Amino acid sequence: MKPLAVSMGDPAGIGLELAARVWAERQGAPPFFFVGDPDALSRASARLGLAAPKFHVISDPAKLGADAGTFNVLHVPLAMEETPGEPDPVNADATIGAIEQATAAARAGHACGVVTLPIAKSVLHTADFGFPGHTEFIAHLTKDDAWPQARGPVMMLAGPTLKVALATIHTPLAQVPASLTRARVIDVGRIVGEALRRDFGIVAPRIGVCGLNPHAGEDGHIGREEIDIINPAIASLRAEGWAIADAKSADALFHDAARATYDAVIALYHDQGLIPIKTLHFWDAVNVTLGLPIVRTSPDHGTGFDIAGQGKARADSFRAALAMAWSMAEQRARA
Ligand SMILES: NC(=O)c1ccc[n+]([C@@H]2O[C@H](COP(=O)([O-])OP(=O)(O)OC[C@H]3O[C@@H](n4cnc5c(N)ncnc54)[C@H](O)[C@@H]3O)[C@@H](O)[C@H]2O)c1
Ligand SMILES: N[C@H](C(=O)O)[C@H](O)COP(=O)(O)O
Repeated sequence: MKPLAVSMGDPAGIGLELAARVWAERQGAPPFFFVGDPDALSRASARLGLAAPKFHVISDPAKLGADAGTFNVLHVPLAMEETPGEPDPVNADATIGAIEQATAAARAGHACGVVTLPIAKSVLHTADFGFPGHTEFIAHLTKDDAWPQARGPVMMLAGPTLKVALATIHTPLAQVPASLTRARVIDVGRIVGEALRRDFGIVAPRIGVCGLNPHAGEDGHIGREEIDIINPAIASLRAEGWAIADAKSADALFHDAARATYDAVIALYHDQGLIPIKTLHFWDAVNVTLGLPIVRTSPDHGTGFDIAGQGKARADSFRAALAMAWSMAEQRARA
């Protein structure tokens, strides 16, 4: 298989040092190349006290070098030298360009998938980045590519004992109930079920769903979304053959015994799903985009500006993101 493409992320965050560290300690990691600025990567290596990597810098992903001791870099230069912990919108175009070029490399078959290092959305918004995050941006970049299954994007965070998918992603809390239509819940259920089969090799996936209201609405006494929208959508999914249970109280769906009843659970809004997974698996969960024609994963954490450049950032989640993207690409190659 071709290597993975790793996009640089915000150069003021911890992404550069994660790439530098994992390259230096790459034994056991899947092959990957970097999409970004090689000088920034050298500076990150130096800050960690690591030897400067030997680079093969290219502007065409078809020209990746084959020497395992050389770090391939698809060149996306920064506009200005980074200052760890101090993001600057002047580098936003390079941050966005790295995501575009990594995605283009995967679409063209030069990479088996994309692993994105973290971006700060607020910084990119100042540069007119019109997307809530990578998830929607990469879906946009791949929207014209053939995809025979239900098309995402759906955000999933996947850890060793929990996979949680989101029915709404970066939606302001006040807008969540109106965003939860039957059609949306049905789409998300299909995308999650197909991804569990295709990308995770689970032949007969079992899916759980969180209620929106306390106690999943208590039979309509404290909210009717479960009765009017969520459970009818779930019934439609069951009629299609999916093993998906009616919405249950979200507060009781994440303990050990509850997690044993499903392969993935659909949470209805960002923090409902991300609080439990980041509590259980902050160090080793992976953010994965479901329903895309290309494989895309990311560490579960953000830019870590408060610790950037200090050598404190743990690389476990980035390593897990590389491993998961590689495994998904293998699954797709076998299909
Ligand atoms: N995949 C992504 O691109 C992604 C994911 C989440 C958040 N973000 C962005 O990151 C920015 C900061 O978000 P935040 O502060 O909520 O979350 P964060 O994950 O950056 O930081 C939360 C806390 O965890 C610590 N931390 C994060 N990663 C770590 C690591 N690898 N090792 C050790 N400690 C680590 C940080 O130092 C901080 O104290 C936001 O702009 C957000 O949009 C991006
Ligand atoms: N919601 C994610 C999280 O909190 O971990 C994160 O913001 C990443 O979003 P994108 O992968 O869409 O950039």
